Amino acid sequence: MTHPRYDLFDDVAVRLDSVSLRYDTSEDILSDIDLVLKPGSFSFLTGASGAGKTSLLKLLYLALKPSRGEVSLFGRPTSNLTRDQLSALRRRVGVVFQEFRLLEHLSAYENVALPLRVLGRREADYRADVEELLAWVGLGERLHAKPPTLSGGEQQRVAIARAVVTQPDILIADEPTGNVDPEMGTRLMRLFLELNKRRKTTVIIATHDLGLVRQVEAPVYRLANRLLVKDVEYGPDTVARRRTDPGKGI
Ligand SMILES: Nc1ncnc2c1ncn2[C@@H]1O[C@H](COP(=O)(O)OP(=O)(O)OP(=O)(O)O)[C@@H](O)[C@H]1O
Repeated sequence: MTHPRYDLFDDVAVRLDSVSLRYDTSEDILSDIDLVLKPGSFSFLTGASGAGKTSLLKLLYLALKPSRGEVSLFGRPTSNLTRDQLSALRRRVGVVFQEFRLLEHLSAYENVALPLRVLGRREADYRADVEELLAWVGLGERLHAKPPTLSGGEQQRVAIARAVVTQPDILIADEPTGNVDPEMGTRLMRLFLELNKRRKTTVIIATHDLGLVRQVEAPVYRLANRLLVKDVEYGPDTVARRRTDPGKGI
């Protein structure tokens, strides 16, 4: 795999400055959020149902604009960019959704290849890469299977391959393990970690699943009462403490 395409002046992948969000005329869903994700970092986003995890992730992948504040990707403030400039930034961000969002009439191979086709790449140039990626997620034998014939875990692995086929610099996953069993959740988490380690992809994963969070030494951001806090309870400090003091489990 090649190195990510960070610009020379990028020292942050994602930056939120005093970001607030409200839908329509309602009250703020998110209020005064500051967040910095360094290139190559791996983080979790947690919070109760309705706390605003999906909304925050949508701000990060530029599907929503903040009501106040600034979202910057790769050192670039995004509020005044043109549609073309926004599209160019979005192409550097891969997204995995809880409900997979695969096209059912296309095979696993065709689903993963789709982003490359949209970019106008020729199949002869990408076929081997797509096959290699599907083998990496453990689906080398299911290239031609259509999503309805795949299990939830298999569909999510196709979705992960599709999200990373363009080699995004940031991978955003919204409850990616919500529809799979715990064993598959652990397996998917290993794929995210491997991607983060091998390609230095910046990864942020929203999840309710604290069991999964505890498996990884990574910062945990938690949304509560419209605010974002860095959670020390489940963060790497706690993991380190647990290692030295197994009696104090969380
Ligand atoms: N398009 C929308 N229009 C109006 N309100 C919305 C919209 N999308 C989300 N909301 C509201 O914003 C709040 C946060 O929703 P969001 O989906 O971001 O939370 P979440 O933490 O991801 O929840 P869950 O874990 O249940 O998926 C909720 O009160 C929700 O009803």
